Amino acid sequence: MEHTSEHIQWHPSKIARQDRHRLNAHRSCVLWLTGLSGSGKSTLAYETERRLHGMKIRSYVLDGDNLRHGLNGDLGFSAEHRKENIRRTSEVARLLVDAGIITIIALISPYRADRELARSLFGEGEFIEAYVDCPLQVCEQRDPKGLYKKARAGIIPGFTGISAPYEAPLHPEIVIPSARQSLAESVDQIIDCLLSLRMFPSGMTR
Ligand SMILES: Nc1ncnc2c1ncn2[C@@H]1O[C@H](COP(=O)(O)OS(=O)(=O)O)[C@@H](OP(=O)(O)O)[C@H]1O
Ligand SMILES: Nc1ncnc2c1ncn2[C@@H]1O[C@H](COP(=O)(O)OP(=O)(O)O)[C@@H](O)[C@H]1O
Repeated sequence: MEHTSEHIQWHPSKIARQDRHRLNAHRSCVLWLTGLSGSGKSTLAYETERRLHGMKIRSYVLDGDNLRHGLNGDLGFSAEHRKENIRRTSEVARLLVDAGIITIIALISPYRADRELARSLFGEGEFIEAYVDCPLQVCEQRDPKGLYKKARAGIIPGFTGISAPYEAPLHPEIVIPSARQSLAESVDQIIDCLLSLRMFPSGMTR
């Protein structure tokens, strides 16, 4: 991306990432939930945030729908706008991770290349891609917002899974089969993954 001015400098903080982690008693990372509309990203994101809060772990959800009310309110659903949506969101996530927060993203993020670009902003082990793997048929049956119905009727053009592509991750850190396990099981799976990556000590109770 072009800078608007060449005359800008980076001001380093006097607080190191490790100092923030020590204060929090846990590390920070991005948990990137990708999947079809209705696969369960938002439901999982907010339940994981609730569970982590109960464990005294600082986390925050960046949800696609919510961000599109403000920061990304000027964007639509063309491939270019989705790319920009993901770019902005991953830059915000970078700030939150730097602040020491476990940042949970819930975005369809249908293109592999866009997710890889997001990953490239983070250090080794800091970007956890979680594929919320739910068959289109189940998403369509759930249709929590009635959008599939509208997409099938041609009222919403370029709808992911119907008239726009979804590229499933090839090597995600976690696959969450949300049609085959309960919400609680999925959250356990995420917390086990964060534990295995030593994001927080195993002594922190659930
Ligand atoms: N054309 C089209 N395709 C897909 N989704 C659509 C579309 N139009 C509106 N919506 C609603 O917008 C939500 C997806 O926003 P995201 O920011 O997650 O999308 S993306 O990552 O930029 O692809 C998505 O929310 P979720 O159902 O929570 O995924 C829909 O509610
Ligand atoms: N095991 C499950 N995990 C997550 N969501 C589930 C599950 N079973 C049923 N659901 C339902 O599926 C819907 C998923 O919607 P939502 O979380 O908005 O998905 P997305 O954010 O991916 O569009 C919700 O109505 C939720 O209650």
